[in-house]
Amino acid sequence: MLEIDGISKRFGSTVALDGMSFTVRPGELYGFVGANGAGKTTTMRIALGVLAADAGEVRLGGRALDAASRRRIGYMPEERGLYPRMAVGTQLRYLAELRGRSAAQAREAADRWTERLGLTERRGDEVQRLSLGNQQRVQLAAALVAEPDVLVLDEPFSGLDPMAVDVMSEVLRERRDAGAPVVFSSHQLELVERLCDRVGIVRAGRLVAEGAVAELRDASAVEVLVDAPQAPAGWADGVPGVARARAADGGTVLTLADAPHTDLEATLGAVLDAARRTGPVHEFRRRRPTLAEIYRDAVAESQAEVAA
Ligand SMILES: Nc1ncnc2c1ncn2[C@@H]1O[C@H](COP(=O)(O)OP(=O)(O)OP(=O)(O)O)[C@@H](O)[C@H]1O
Repeated sequence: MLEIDGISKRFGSTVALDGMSFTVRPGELYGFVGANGAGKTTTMRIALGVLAADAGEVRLGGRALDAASRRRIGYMPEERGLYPRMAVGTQLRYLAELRGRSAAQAREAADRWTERLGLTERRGDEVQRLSLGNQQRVQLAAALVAEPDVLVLDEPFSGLDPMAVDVMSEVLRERRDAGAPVVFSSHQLELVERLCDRVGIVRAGRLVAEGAVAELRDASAVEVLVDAPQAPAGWADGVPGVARARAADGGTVLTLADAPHTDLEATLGAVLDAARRTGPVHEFRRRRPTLAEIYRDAVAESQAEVAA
């Protein structure tokens, strides 16, 4: 398991990380999400030893990372780190050998991954002659070619076409199913929601929410979608237990006030009665927030805490 424990990092007066902590378990796909500048890349660079932390520790399998254990991590850097003039196959073999594989192992892995990632025809091409999406596939192959025990991928999905997104997703799931801890950052929250076992939401260099998407949903306020086409604006104002109302999803989405669960039935009943008084009700159901909505709430909440 990969443990990021209390990492802090400053660049001059900029606090990039402020006690960043999370754990990626074996066989877990972990999504790392946060705004531009929240600290995702810095965390990953520190995990890989590209940067030194000011405080905190990164552990793999319970032990502080060192040069040998770092070689067990397959890393896909955000800035992409390929040699532009080297041929794809040569480059992958070279990177595998650099990380301790024999020449035969390196050749076998380079062939296998290029085939898997749809790059067989490109093995002899210089990296700089490939399209950006294909360069990204090579970058993923580079992270995988030394058979790493852990994968750390910085925005692996950015700029990929839908087919490449599918291939990338499949490969990450496979590594997870083979027991590897896999962590990746992304701004594509629908993808993160679909793929990840757990998600960590970062703001200003620290984690502000974490859990399985289902857990984060359960922890967020209850929402109800009501489609009552004849209801005038403000129809739900004053219904006890309703905190907010907004137009969305073809109806009114009501956010219920935090309340003990025993009150939930009563509140739902009051909302339905109020909706019925306006005319026909076409839809009335509990609505699950998307990860994007959970993310916005978590970030807004932590901002409000800082301001308070
Ligand atoms: N080498 C550096 N020198 C100075 N400041 C840096 C350096 N690297 C990162 N920072 C600062 O640290 C903070 C965190 O940046 P980081 O790149 O980790 O964010 P990020 O979450 O990966 O953002 P993005 O989603 O835009 O990739 C930012 O304020 C950034 O400007």
